[in-house]
Amino acid sequence: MAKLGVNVDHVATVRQARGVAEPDPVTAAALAELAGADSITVHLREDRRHIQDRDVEILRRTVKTRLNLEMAATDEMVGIALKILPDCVTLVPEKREELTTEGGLNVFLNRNLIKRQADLLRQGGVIVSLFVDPDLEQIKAAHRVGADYIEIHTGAYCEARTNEERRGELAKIETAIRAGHKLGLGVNAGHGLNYQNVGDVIALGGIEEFNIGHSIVGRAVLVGMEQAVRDMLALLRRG
Ligand SMILES: CC(=O)[C@@H](O)[C@H](O)COP(=O)(O)O
Ligand SMILES: NCC(=O)COP(=O)(O)O
Repeated sequence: MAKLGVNVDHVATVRQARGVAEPDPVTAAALAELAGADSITVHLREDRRHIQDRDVEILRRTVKTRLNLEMAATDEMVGIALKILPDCVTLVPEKREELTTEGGLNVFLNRNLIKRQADLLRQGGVIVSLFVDPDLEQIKAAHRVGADYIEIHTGAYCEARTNEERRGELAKIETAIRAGHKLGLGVNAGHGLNYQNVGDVIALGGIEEFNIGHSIVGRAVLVGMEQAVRDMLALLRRG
């Protein structure tokens, strides 16, 4: 059965909207774990628009499952990760003006930089995952720079407007899963997944862990964090 990593970024988004102390993503992470989450993900953005350094520091001490830190491949972020030592770092592309992560890392083009950062993280005992589009050139490059995992960006599938487009994106994800396994990489997936669209990706098989945030936090606002996580876990288990 695929595992569920719960991304609590958007609990912090609500907090930052008022610049106050609540709701606390640390509490949300604890509730997600109580409901059965297999890991907790946070994205420490360079602009600190939601998750703050303080959140990551406390989560490192409180998360009982695994902490996955999403971050840009910069010297500042690698320095923070080597101080905090999350279980896993997922390197992601970042643009200041984007609403959310648009597209995967260009590992092929930035292979020297990414290899240097990945080597430093791995020497520090941190598992390294690269957030990539379902694109064979990028997956091969991820293998060449020594990544342990890829996380397949499912955004294009989630945003597909027609059934034909959706089927095409799903086929790309399936090919990417098989290519990752062939190269000996662990394969995770995430971005834009919700209670309606996750089933078809689960059905492909071969995904070790799904990282899901916005839709779970959105549902949690209405039904509570534990219920929202349990609802998503039920879909994964039905798989
Ligand atoms: C990398 C990714 O797909 C997301 O998990 C990421 O966290 C998106 O950033 P926002 O949480 O800021 O939308
Ligand atoms: N890496 C994907 C992630 O952590 C969650 O993305 P989303 O569900 O918030 O779109």
